[in-house]
Amino acid sequence: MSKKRKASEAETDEYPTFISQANAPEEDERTERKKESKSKKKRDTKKSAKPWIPTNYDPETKTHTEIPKEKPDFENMTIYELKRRPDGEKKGDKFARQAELRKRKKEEKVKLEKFKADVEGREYVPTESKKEKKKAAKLAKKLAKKGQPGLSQDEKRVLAEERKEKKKKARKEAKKAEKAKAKAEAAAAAAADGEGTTTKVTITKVEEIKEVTMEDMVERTETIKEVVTAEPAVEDKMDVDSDDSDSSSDSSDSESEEEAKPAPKPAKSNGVSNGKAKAKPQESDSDSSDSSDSSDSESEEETTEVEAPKSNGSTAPTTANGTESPAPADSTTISSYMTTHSIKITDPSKPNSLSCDLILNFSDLPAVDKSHLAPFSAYKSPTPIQAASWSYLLAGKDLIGVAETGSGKTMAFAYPAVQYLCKLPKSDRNPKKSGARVVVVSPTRELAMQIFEQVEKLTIAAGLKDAATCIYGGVPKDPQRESLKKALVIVATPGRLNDFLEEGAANISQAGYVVLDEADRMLDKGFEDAIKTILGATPATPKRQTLMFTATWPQSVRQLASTFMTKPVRIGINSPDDGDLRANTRISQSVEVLADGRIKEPRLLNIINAHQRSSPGAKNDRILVFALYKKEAARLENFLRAKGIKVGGIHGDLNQTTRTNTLAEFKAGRTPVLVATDVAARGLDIPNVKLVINVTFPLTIEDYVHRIGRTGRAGELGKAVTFFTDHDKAHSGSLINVLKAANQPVPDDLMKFGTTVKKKEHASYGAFYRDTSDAKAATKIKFDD
Ligand SMILES: Nc1ncnc2c1ncn2[C@@H]1O[C@H](COP(=O)(O)OP(=O)(O)OP(=O)(O)O)[C@@H](O)[C@H]1O
Repeated sequence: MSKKRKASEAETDEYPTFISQANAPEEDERTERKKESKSKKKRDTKKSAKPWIPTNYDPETKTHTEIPKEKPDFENMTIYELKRRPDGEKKGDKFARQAELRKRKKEEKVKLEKFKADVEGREYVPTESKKEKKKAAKLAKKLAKKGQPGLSQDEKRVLAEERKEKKKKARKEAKKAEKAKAKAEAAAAAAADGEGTTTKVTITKVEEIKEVTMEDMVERTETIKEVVTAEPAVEDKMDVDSDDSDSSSDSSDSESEEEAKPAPKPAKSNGVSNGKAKAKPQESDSDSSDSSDSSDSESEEETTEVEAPKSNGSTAPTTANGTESPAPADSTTISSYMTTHSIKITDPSKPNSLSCDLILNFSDLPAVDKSHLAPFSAYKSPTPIQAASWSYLLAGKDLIGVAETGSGKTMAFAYPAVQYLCKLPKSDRNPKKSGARVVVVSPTRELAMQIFEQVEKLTIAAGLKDAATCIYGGVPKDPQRESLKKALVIVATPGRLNDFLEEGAANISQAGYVVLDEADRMLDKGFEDAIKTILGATPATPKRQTLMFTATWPQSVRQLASTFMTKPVRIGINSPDDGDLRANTRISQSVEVLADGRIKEPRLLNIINAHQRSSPGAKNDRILVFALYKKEAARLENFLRAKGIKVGGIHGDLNQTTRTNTLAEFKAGRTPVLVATDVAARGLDIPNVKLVINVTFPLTIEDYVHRIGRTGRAGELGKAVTFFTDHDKAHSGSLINVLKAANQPVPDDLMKFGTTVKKKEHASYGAFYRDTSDAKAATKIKFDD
């Protein structure tokens, strides 16, 4: 019986249940027991097992050494980077990241409060945190209950310390105020001794700010200076990788702009420039001869040009430790400023006015509240493009701003954007009701993130917390969708923004301030449709203020640009009207004509090694290497790494997290060499890029100017080396022109390719497309390995 039973039990394990139904209860029990013992075993082995630790195995010594875990470097991350939760983040890292974020936010808040106090001329008193308030209230309660004599030793000590601290602070503040007063008096006396006789314009001037960063807030003194307003003397085809159209996917108007635009009030101009210095040009030009710009709708209208004689003057930002003198004050200085910086302003809506408005000092910059100027505390004075464009933008005008790479265009459009928001009635600042009010579009994800960071500094200073969001492809949509619900400012790449518009998650129907950064790229055929859709979702011009900023403004996009704008003011800084290109003159450019493309790699290594050995500190200089194709970039990166160079790479084949992290490593200087495609050509502002190497020439000469513009930024000097081969001969003419215009040497070998300027356009990709059909078969250079 027992044997029989056993057999039937064994069957039950292997045969379907209906066979063993008679033994069901026992079988249940048995299976249950088995299961239990199995899971117990599992638990036990789990408990005893050591966690797996990644190791390196050395075959010689036959030992394993633990690979040290790489901790994210939170200290070197920006607030924006800290806010983003990386995929698969460990709990410990999350806490550390959040702690760092809290710390940074607190620091920013303190800085802002200090700055506000400084501007308002009052003593800075730190606002108590909730915890501190609670503690103080508790102490006060205790005091009230017991009375002073009943205080414990600890409480007495705390009180004494607080008193001491307060006294110390008061003494410091008094000293500071005294110093500032003395400075102001000295400056006023100097001004009275100096200039002239007539008193017409009052200019408030920010005292020199030495090496000030966001950490050290401004020591600011106002000096009233009286000046004479004398009449001035002059007064992806294949794997070509360029940008991120990301995911799937008006009209010319003669109406008077003043009537239609809900323009924020311009600064008062009572002869006294409450923030603006006026210069009268000697000559005015009712310009119908501006044929070069015939595409602009206003070309036939009477326009006013304020132009200064051409010069090679630097239009670089003047940094706190920069070499340029403080901002000019009187009208003579203004006109010489315009001359020095080759500023040309064309305002078609003011045919009878010969004056132009420049904002030469931050203290002159109209602001809803002076504390909104906090982000400028790091700078000494506005850059020429900022000085020239702010008054027009604050007055609600459409504007095309063309200024060299690295000259501060972002702040030129971002500051008026935030002021525009601040001037809206509160009821209109409700994203749930009226959607976003400001839209900034950029061609690449990294550039969008960078612009967002600048915009966020301004919105935080203006007390508009979480008002801005950054929308770009390659990352999950959900968090972005969520952020759109409370966004007043959207900084975006076109593809992802269009996706959100399609699904109704983004509302820009009342966005009255729209910026196309890198406008020529945005208007080129590759992006044209996406931009039309985006602009079509905003209010029609002239209800919409439309801005276009770039360093290169080819004729090919001007006609299209004019259809999106109403009588735009055109500001060119050292930029010729005929569309000729000007590269940043602080970059020394050299072109190496290579007979054989196969020597590009060894030559590249040579140049990098030579640079890194050129001085003790040069090892850590950032070097940016440009390739045209994604695979080429990956190949160069692997080649350099194999040769012992610390190198990273960014191109369209990499996922966004890798791209973002690699760029952060490069920015922080931990990876001094970066190989990139044209996704990094435009707009990226990376400090201390000392050398740019173009291994393969870009698709367009404009891209060349943008690529080399990653160095020599914000007043710094830079160097660019470009390899030029037979494949690039179509660009020889335009390259020669760019070199000549920047007073750079033109190698004889380059001249041999000819000086004719050829411009090819592709039906789908426009000027930013490379037609390789006439190129030799890829027998020498093979990118697809
Ligand atoms: N007034 C100023 N004084 C000094 N530096 C400034 C000033 N305004 C902006 N900058 C700095 O200049 C650098 C370049 O600015 P930004 O990136 O806006 O240049 P850009 O003209 O947009 O360049 P690109 O054409 O390459 O996009 C940034 O590091 C920015 O912080």
